[in-house]
Amino acid sequence: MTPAARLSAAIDLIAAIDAQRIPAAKALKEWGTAHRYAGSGDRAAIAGLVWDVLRRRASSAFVMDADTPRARVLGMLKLERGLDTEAVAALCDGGRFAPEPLTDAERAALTTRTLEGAPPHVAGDYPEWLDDQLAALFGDQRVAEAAAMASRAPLDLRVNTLKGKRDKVAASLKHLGATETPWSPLGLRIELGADARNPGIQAEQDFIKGAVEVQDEGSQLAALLSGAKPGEQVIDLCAGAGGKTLALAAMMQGKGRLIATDSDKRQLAPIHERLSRAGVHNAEVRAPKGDADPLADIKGSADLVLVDAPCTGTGTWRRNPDAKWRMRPGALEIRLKDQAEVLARAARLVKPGGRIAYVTCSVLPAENVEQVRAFVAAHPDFTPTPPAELAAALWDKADAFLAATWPTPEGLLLTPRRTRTDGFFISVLKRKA
Ligand SMILES: C[S@@+](CC[C@H](N)C(=O)[O-])C[C@H]1O[C@@H](n2cnc3c(N)ncnc32)[C@H](O)[C@@H]1O
Repeated sequence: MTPAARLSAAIDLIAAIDAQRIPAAKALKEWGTAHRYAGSGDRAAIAGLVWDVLRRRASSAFVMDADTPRARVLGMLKLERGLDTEAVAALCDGGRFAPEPLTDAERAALTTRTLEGAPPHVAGDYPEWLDDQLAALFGDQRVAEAAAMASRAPLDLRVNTLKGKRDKVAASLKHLGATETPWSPLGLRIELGADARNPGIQAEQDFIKGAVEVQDEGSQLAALLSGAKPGEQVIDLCAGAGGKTLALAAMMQGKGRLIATDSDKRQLAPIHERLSRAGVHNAEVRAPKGDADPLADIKGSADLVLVDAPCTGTGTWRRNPDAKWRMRPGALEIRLKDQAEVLARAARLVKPGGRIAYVTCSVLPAENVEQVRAFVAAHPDFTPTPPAELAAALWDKADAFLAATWPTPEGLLLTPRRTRTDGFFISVLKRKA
């Protein structure tokens, strides 16, 4: 397919997503099935265009002074891809399979309009109803923070110290452009291009033999700051597919007891294969069966309970720009209730002197600082660890890391703009001995 034909396909896909109100991933899959002649390069390029439009949905429409699928695609080419008017016109030449030629109004918008005068939620590309919360947290910086949350994310990897060393894995993944991440001592980063092509990490020997896992650096840091140690009893209460379970296991060096559970046994499905590939032998996966509590035998004995809480996922918008436009206020209310419940459950599992690591991949204060404040008010035997003490886990990088984050007495907030990670909130709550 020509670049112009790919652009036409992206416009059609954006129209279909609008009209059918379906997730972008589903629309892309259906398009692929209906257009089997399109090669993998075409599909990746078209997916890249669609994801970029979703990143810049509001600002692209604003800059074109029109909110149609075509306007959003053209506006994205200007704002996200940096194309000038002539370059856009060259793609829209009206040829076979190409978009219609630019109108005078489109030409004028592409040439003269900017984001000046756009309201913050438009310039920052986020739903208007979240503006109060983002303003309360970031103030005047919310547009810059949100713009970083809308940018493309790299592919981050965590080296599994049960199977490999970072320098060795970095050397063997050099052909993919892997470099060290800024903070995590175990992180490697591969920058991705505009098309949505995965560099094929799953086919690498290091991945197959379990020396490396896909994990955003923010998620790696959340596990690291929990301070899991060899010999401890550690419970991963919201283990899901096990991303943090694997990181905790490596920190425990195979010593101690690691229990992974989740309220939804389907979420746990991939964990077994991942634990086995990573060479973890001290983890027990407890899937829920009916109404029975899979942790009924544990009361006040855990050194560490990790609550990787169900959340709105605002911190991962850069990996899933579709999600932010699909998010509704009701979803936040449900998450807040779930978070309070999981925290209360964690409190019953922790031993005196033990700790809860509360983690969300959201930047919203209601899910983070406010949730911790409410928990501590109801559980006065728990105290949040001061930010500097948390950051100390990063040794020589501790000061720079602390300065990069958004610290509060309740915990540390990481954001794409500040730490170049997904957005994460990390609080470690110590129980009185
Ligand atoms: C952020 S995801 C976990 C991601 C996972 N820890 C990882 O690092 O790959 C949150 C998980 O919490 C689970 N969950 C939701 N409500 C829960 C509850 N009340 N108790 C335990 N788990 C819950 C969800 O099923 C989901 O798998």
